[in-house]
Amino acid sequence: MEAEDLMVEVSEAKKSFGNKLVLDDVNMCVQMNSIYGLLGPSGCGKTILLNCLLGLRPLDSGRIRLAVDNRKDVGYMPQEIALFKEFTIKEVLRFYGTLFGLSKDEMKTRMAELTKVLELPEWNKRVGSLSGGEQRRVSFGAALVHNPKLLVLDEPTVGVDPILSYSIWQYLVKLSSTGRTIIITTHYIEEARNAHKIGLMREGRLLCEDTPENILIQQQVQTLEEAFLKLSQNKEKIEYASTNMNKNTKETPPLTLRNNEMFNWNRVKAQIMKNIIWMKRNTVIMFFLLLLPAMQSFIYSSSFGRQPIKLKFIILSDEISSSTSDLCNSYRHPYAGDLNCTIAKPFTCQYAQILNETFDVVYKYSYTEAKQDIEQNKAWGMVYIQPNFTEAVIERLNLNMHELTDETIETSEVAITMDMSNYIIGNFIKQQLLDDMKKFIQELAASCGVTSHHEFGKSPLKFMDPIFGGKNPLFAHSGLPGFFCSFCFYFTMIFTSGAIMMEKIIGTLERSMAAGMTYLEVVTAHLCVQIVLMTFQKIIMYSVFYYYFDFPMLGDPSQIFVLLFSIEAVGIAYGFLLTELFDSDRLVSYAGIGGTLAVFSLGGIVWPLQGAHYLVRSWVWAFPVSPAVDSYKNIASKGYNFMHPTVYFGFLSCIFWTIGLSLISYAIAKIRKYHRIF
Ligand SMILES: Nc1ncnc2c1ncn2[C@@H]1O[C@H](COP(=O)(O)OP(=O)(O)OP(=O)(O)O)[C@@H](O)[C@H]1O
Repeated sequence: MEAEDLMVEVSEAKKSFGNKLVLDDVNMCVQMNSIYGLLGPSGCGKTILLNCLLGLRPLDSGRIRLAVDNRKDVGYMPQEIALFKEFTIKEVLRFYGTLFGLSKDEMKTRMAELTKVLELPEWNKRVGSLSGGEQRRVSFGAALVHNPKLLVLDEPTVGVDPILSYSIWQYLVKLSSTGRTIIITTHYIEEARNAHKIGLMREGRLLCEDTPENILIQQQVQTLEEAFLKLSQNKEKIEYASTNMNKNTKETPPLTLRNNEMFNWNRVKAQIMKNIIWMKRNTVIMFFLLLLPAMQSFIYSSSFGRQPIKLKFIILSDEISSSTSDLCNSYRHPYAGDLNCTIAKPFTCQYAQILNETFDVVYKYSYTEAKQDIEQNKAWGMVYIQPNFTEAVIERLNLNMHELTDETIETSEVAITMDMSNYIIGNFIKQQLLDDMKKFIQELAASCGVTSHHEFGKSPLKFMDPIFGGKNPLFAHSGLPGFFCSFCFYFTMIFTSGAIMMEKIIGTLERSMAAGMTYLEVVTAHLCVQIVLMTFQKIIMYSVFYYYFDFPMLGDPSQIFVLLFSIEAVGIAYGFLLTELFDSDRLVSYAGIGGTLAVFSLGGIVWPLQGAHYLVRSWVWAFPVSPAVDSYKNIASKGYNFMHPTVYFGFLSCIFWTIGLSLISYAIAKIRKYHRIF
């Protein structure tokens, strides 16, 4: 047989997954304008062999030669339906038509032809609403739409009724007579009698390759089923047949499938069109994608980093007792001692009143009871006031420090016992108690006609107006850059990896790749859609934070927008990397969440990085997103611009990480030889 007559020639092909040999020295010849039936039981290696033919997987060794070298000349129908269920029949055929560069008129004609031949249902029906057999016919139509020279069909008759199966075979016979070559796999062995040549496979080996008639004669049986059984039991003869099969073929250089162009706008257009249709059909998901940022911004702005209010706090005062529980209301009278203070005594009441402005003050009259309340989570702490507190305080106001006895000083002190299990609340209460005591002393001093600079309440510290920020900054303000940046990273990462994994899992990505789509085109189409989505999301979030909740913004908002886009680029690159690294969407999710948590923790939202371990502190500049969070903080709260090193370093870091992660993805893709990018 001359090599020029062959459409496909496989020589000594080997392929294994780990220790498992799935193609074992396969030799195969497919003549031009013929039907080649590749038969064998489930798991014998048929699909892997077809994938290798199409360049979707590499062989470990051996050679594959094709008489066509352009992907446009090949039509591939994978075993699984590999179509978006939300698409109509017309949209599916139009997608593949656009991908192969058909003009509108060509597409119309082909679609009409295929509808007739394959008895396709009405064009506006969605794939998901069709029966299994109908879906398979649409899938078949998608492989045929560009009228390819070589048609590779992986089990097109699975789940198809015998009548339709018969008509599909009739159509294949007609195609082969009009200059088309067909390779078809099936494990319904008998249906392949219509093929010009049959290859019988078992456990990765091609047991024999001949016309159906010759196989029946050689094996002296009536059916191909029987021939297959006989061949399977007779391994020695088979090995001889297999290794000698192609020894007459002339040596010609191997040909691999390629695209005419590395980057084709038609294919990008088809992919964008597909993404848009998917988004239109999944309005709930799209609504969620836009609603979620709005919700997150509202939740953050209204609940995160604000001062805790009305925390329960106990006053245990031995100046008053349970039997005189409303002492503060009924028995209070101005102190009429030496100082003529106008504040009523006992001073417990005045102090409690000040505390009550920020805390929810509860009176208790026994230490055990108060302690129990704290232990049972009913209060965050207690202040204990001694029996002669008021007198001791008056004495402290009256006398100078050196004239006071230790007993007076001790009696005028307020003892505090707290639940410090919550770091933030504990420290907030501490600060609040200090402020309240200061206020109490100032009011007391004023009421008693003593200067507010009296030794009793004097602090050696004086806080001047801050250079940046207010005197009482909100944690919500300083946490926002970390939150916003982490959200942008997370959202783009999850959207990117989700979109690619969905295509990978249902098989549409592999199908598009087999049809000539390059990874670069997939990325470009994805970016076009994602940029629009990202812009909307950012506008929503920015409006909530800075217009509705009025967060401080001293710098240029446009620089913040560009910065967030840079962070999103890192998120996208990370998302793509995950889809290259893992084949399981669960692993992608785990790695995605892990990455986001790292970004979140190192973004200074939960805790400033100035408090981190020195190894983290000294390397934080090299982590993704963290320098960008710093840039954001400096733009928003200090009004710095792009020329400031702390600002432009954030941008540079994002550019570096985007390029770095993309190169790693590219390298992995090359190593796995799964996708061809350029
Ligand atoms: N990615 C993979 N990793 C490991 N093993 C694999 C992988 N893909 C396929 N295999 C194994 O290779 C063998 C051949 O698989 P293949 O899909 O080619 O079978 P098949 O003949 O097409 O079967 P079926 O008719 O059921 O589709 C199977 O044993 C399968 O488990």
